[in-house]
Amino acid sequence: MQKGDRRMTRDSWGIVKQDLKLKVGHNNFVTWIEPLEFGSLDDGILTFRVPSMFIGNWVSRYFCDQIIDEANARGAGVRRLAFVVGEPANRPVPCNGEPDAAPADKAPAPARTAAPASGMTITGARLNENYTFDAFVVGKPNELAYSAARRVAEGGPVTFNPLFLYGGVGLGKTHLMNAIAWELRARDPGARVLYMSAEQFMYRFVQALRDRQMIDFKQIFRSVDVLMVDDVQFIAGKDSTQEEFFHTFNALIEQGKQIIISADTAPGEISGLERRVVSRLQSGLVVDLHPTSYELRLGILQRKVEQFRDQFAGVRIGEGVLEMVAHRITSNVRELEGALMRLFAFGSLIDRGEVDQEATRECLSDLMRTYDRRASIDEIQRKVADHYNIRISDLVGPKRTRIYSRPRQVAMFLAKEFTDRSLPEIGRRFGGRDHTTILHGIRAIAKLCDTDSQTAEDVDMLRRVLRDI
Ligand SMILES: Nc1ncnc2c1ncn2[C@@H]1O[C@H](COP(=O)(O)OP(=O)(O)OP(=O)(O)O)[C@@H](O)[C@H]1O
Repeated sequence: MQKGDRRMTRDSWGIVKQDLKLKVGHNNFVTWIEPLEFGSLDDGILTFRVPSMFIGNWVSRYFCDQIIDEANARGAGVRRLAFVVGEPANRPVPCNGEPDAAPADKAPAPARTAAPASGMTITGARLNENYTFDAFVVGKPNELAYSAARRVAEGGPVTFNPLFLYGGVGLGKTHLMNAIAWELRARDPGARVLYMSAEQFMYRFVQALRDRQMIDFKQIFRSVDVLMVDDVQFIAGKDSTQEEFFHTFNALIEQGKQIIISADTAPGEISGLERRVVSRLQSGLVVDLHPTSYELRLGILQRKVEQFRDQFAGVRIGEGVLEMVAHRITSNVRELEGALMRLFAFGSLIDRGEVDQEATRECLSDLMRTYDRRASIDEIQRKVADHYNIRISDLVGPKRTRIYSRPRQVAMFLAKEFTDRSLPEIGRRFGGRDHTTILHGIRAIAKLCDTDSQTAEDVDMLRRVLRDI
């Protein structure tokens, strides 16, 4: 078969098979690839006859990508694989190119398969190969979540069950979940690790109900070693899915199997979640990813620059640019990555290849403009007082109890961030306080943002409110 020749025959499959032998190793080849009998290649669907559904399921989970890649390297134009047992007329089992997505069940014993006799299989979400522990930059705001994730990824006796990770958008929950799954699979290739979003859980559940396969569904979920469900807030308000999730959850906990859950808020704050589910979710270790600090953002940018360098050879990021981006783009890591990618793309289009601060301002003007939006000190004081439910007169007044002094410091901190006012000017607007008091307040909040999740969340929320003014 020549490159560009979008056909495949029994013979050309023979050539691809030899390529695969080198890729998958002798044992895997003999057990899984050798039994595949070429059927047809139609409209990008490569169909094989397999001796049993078990082999079809197995190959579709663990070798699908490799087969597609090798076939396409020889120009076959394959989009997906299908398997039929015995005669080609049988119903094909589709493969969606998700071998990595499956429960990491590598042991061929029937008792360990996630496909019951009916042939029902459940594949999880595809893991992202970039989301590893090595690629995760650790700083104060995420160190607790990172340590807990690492501990769970070591496997062994289950200590925190479930591990519940929560945090705002784009702060690394999915990254950490994927990193745990990779690590568990590397340590124990026989472990059945099922990672999926809550949305996929619901989808599978509804499908099983519709196809009258609930027994299989239950059996599959109860036979995994580690269940990871991302964005669990999705099932809030979906009563029967919650019910099923609750039973799955209990069954696994009873068997001492590890469960890892993520959500955008703490269990108790997810509205529409049944009380008993909330209490189950709270029964293990609940850790949050705090909004990023300047240091963490800078660390992440430095790490990502190294990654982008290979992709954009010749582009240089000028002095002070990363610091500027880390200062100005504070929302989340996803946005930070997007900004950096834009700078590299920009650099690759200009002759000298160096992206300096001026070019950065130009290139990221829209992202920075949102941040540049100025709020007045009055507006800041009003929003902060509202947020903490205190009077403005108390916010700027002399009372020193914590319920007033903390909001006051938060307001000072935001006044420094959102306005061009000098410290003495801010001091005057806060009941005539000295500039050293203002500086002390600003520093106290900067520090608390790194160590106290409540303050970090308050500041983050107020920032969003003030940007929207
Ligand atoms: N500490 C970190 N170090 C390196 N990269 C990070 C870090 N935190 C987040 N990222 C990156 O930021 C991006 C967004 O992270 P991720 O998808 O894990 O966020 P999330 O919390 O799951 O968000 P969502 O709530 O939107 O699902 C990913 O590309 C991830 O690799």
